[in-house]
Amino acid sequence: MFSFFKKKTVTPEATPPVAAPASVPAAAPVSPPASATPDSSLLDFEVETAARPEPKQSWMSRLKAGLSKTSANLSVLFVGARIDDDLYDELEAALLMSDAGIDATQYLLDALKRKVKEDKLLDAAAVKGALKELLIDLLRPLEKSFELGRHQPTVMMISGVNGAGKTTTIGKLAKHMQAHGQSVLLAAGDTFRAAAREQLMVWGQRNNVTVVSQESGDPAAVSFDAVQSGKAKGTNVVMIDTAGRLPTQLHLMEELKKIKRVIGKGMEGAPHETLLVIDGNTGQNALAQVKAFDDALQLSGLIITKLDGTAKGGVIAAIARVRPVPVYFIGIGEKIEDLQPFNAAEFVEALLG
Ligand SMILES: Nc1nc2c(ncn2[C@@H]2O[C@H](COP(=O)(O)OP(=O)(O)OP(=O)(O)O)[C@@H](O)[C@H]2O)c(=O)[nH]1
Repeated sequence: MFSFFKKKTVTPEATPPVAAPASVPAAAPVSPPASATPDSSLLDFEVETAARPEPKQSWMSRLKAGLSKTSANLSVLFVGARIDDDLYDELEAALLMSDAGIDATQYLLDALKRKVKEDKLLDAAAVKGALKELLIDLLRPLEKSFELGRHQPTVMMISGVNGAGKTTTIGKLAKHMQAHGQSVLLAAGDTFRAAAREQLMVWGQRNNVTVVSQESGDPAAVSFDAVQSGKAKGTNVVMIDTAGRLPTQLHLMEELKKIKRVIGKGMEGAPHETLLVIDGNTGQNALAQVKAFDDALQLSGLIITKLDGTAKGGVIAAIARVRPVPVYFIGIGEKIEDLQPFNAAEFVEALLG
């Protein structure tokens, strides 16, 4: 069976009536204005593929193709190679070039040398196999199934720097969730960019997803109202989009903390998922983002996008060593089926297979 999400039986939430903070103005679900540009392409992926399970092989070949830039330097190393210092030097360089970082690179090299000695490995194919095992062991703790149905609604807050792929990813997830029978409500928490809001509304109308929006003002208020609306309507999932920001913009990081606190006032225990979307293309910078957003928000998971366009996919090893926040999904393209759950064995197979 195609497993994108794990489903749990709904446990009724203890939901004492919570009054909106005085500073939070009300926002209503907004229908797109008649003049909203219908040709918006931001979230214009192939919707109908959401409900169609992709054969496993097809995903593996797409994953391989997607990761080819990262795997290029790694997989060639072992072809007809002798097991000597040159091989280890080349491996070190390849791992560093993939943005695995010094810590993970050193860890993998030390562990590999030990294994080669202990297991008396003599040929390059066996050493490559040993590296695969070590890498899977390193990345496996990042695997985590995304659970739906534990809360009513499941509230997700999504953050990240500008252009990381937040809105696109939210659109893809919404379609996947609908395909799994979940009703979805979106909060357009990006109150800075009118265009972003409008595009989300147009997309929501086209795809039968309610979008809670507000023309100006407080993103915390929009988020609060979305949670209230989700509770009132019995929606399964509420996804809260936030405006892109850099971790160095301290006032905007404070704003994110406030949004999270206000979501918690709207529903006890929410947000149930505090997610960071990172652009895999940014390598070590993405690691810095994970640290900063995790410090501010205590992340529950990551979504790594754009692994298809990068030679820096090794950053996931750096994350595993330095700040092991679970990776729920990885993105290897712009189509809806290009966002899939992260699986360590599949990922390593695509890199070194
Ligand atoms: N190649 C590739 N492109 C992607 C992927 N995910 C998202 N994109 C593209 O990245 C671009 C930025 O995505 P957005 O969803 O607008 O990013 P955002 O984080 O919402 O941006 P802001 O609203 O500016 O904060 C879009 O052109 C997406 O199509 C992916 O996995 N692979």
